[in-house]
Amino acid sequence: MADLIVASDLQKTFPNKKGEPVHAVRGIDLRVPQGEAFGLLGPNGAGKSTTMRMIACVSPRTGGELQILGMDPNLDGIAIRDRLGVVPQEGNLDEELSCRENLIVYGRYFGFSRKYCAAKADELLEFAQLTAKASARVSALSGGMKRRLTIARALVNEPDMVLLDEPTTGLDPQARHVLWDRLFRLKQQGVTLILTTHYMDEAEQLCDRLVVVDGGRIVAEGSPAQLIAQYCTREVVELRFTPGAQRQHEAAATALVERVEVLPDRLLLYTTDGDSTVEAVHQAGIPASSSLVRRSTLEDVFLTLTGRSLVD
Ligand SMILES: Nc1ncnc2c1ncn2[C@@H]1O[C@H](COP(=O)(O)OP(=O)(O)OP(=O)(O)O)[C@@H](O)[C@H]1O
Repeated sequence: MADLIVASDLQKTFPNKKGEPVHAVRGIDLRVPQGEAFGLLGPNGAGKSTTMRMIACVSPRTGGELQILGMDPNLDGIAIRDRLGVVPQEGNLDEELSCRENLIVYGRYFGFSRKYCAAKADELLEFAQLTAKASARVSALSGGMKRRLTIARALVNEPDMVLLDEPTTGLDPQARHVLWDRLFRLKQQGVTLILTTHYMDEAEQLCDRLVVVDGGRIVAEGSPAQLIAQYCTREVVELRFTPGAQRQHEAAATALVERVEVLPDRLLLYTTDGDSTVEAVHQAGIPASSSLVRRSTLEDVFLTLTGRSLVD
């Protein structure tokens, strides 16, 4: 299958206010085949949006190579953009227009006929579960509805690839699930999805494969399951303490398992068998106020790789 994105040693440097270089992206290698749901997972400031903006052909690279849909953004940005659907982090819907009008106006911008735009708008309103809101002004919609409309709008030109920059940031849990369901539907239809997120649950739900990005570099790459298997044990025991007391028990916990992470109010014990570890914790007399066993997640992968949490 053809690769829709090929990046090699991709870099982006901005000048700061004093004119000194800020290295937002420090040499990233990527290959994304057609039909994949691919994620860039990392904390704030990792360089995800900057990478996405280069892929979207709205920000030129300052180093390395980049091919999108077989073309170079520096030479063929307009042709590439015609075949992309872009869902930016900041809302850019026309608040004064209705949902349907937003879709029609966007279709007209691509040069499609009125008839095509009207039919496409109805199809996409249905996809976004907004048919009942077709005539409602955008300003009257909830955050989740606005985000679904932005995704619908990004599909007007039947793009080869849809770019989503933090699609569910700021949404409540229910709105996130509705949105995930829609994105999952797109994925099933074979649309190539590229998304950035700092939510590990989002990455696990949606991404076939992802790169973990930190400080402008890729620190790990694989499917969610591969990353967890490579960097973590199968299970984690979380022991809670009154904040500050956890440090006193780190050494005792470390004697029981192969690795322990210290968080402000918790110890995380990485283990292949959570229930036996909880038993061993009791026998060792470690006075945790509570304990729970859970499976390892991408958050644990990030913590293992960087010693920090994904979300501050
Ligand atoms: N236009 C700009 N000028 C100067 N520095 C910038 C610019 N855009 C981004 N940066 C810097 O580049 C780094 C990466 O930013 P970027 O927005 O790509 O991170 P991110 O991973 O998308 O984080 P977030 O989740 O906060 O959007 C940050 O240090 C940011 O301050």
